[in-house]
Amino acid sequence: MSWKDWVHITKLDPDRYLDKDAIEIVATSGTDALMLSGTLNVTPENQAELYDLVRDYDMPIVVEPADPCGARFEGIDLVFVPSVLNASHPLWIVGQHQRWVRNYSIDWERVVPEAYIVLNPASSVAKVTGSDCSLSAEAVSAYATVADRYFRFPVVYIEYSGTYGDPDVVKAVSENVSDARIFYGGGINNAERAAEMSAYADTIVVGNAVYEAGIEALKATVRAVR
Ligand SMILES: CC(C)=CCC/C(C)=C/CC/C(C)=C/CC/C(C)=C/COP(=O)(O)OP(=O)(O)O
Ligand SMILES: O=P(O)(O)OC[C@@H](O)CO
Ligand SMILES: [Mg+2]
Repeated sequence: MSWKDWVHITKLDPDRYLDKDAIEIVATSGTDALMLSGTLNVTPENQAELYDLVRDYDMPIVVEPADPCGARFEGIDLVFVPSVLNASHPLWIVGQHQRWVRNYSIDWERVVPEAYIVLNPASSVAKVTGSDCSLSAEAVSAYATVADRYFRFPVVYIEYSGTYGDPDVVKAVSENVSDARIFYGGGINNAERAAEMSAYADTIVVGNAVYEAGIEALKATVRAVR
């Protein structure tokens, strides 16, 4: 199965603890892929620890780095790399990426660029990137069109990390994006929210619920999109 067929991704944060039983349930929940990703305090060590806990499951393991150092390829199926289009500094759009090219070897065949639009001002990723989160649905949709039509990003990622977003925003994006896959993440912790956002997004991403709402909540979000 290509990543373009995925409808549900579970995002595990290397900076947060999850016991082996919980990981077993997540890995066998029916989610399409495990994405190792977080904004704060991700180190090669805790990333490797989390990788070792998930590596033996028969499913795609992908990484979404917060910085060039986090772009691990060893044992990883794909590396999804954000460019935050509404960031306040070009570092988060192309600057980090230029440093990455200059300092690391990159297997481009396994790199999937993501055009991120960050919309929860309380999230770590918004604070780190200085993103302008006060965007109307039309303004968000315009960024999505730039990503899809002008830059030809394979993914447009609507990011409300830590809070449940506005379905009308994702609806507007879905009406204006033609080729890119639309990822939605943010506050999905039950079947209703999973179903609501997956009506507009091709793929939903569930993260915090794994740690805060519990494993049954995660399984409910998978059932809602299967
Ligand atoms: C160039 C390379 C290889 C990497 C840099 C890629 C860039 C520009 C990243 C900037 C955006 C960023 C920090 C992404 C990290 C992944 C992400 C969005 C994690 C979600 O944030 P959470 O950690 O869940 O937020 P909270 O901690 O508030 O829950
Ligand atoms: O943690 P939540 O709020 O589920 O968001 C998932 C993902 O979009 C975070 O980058
Ligand atoms: Mg986090």
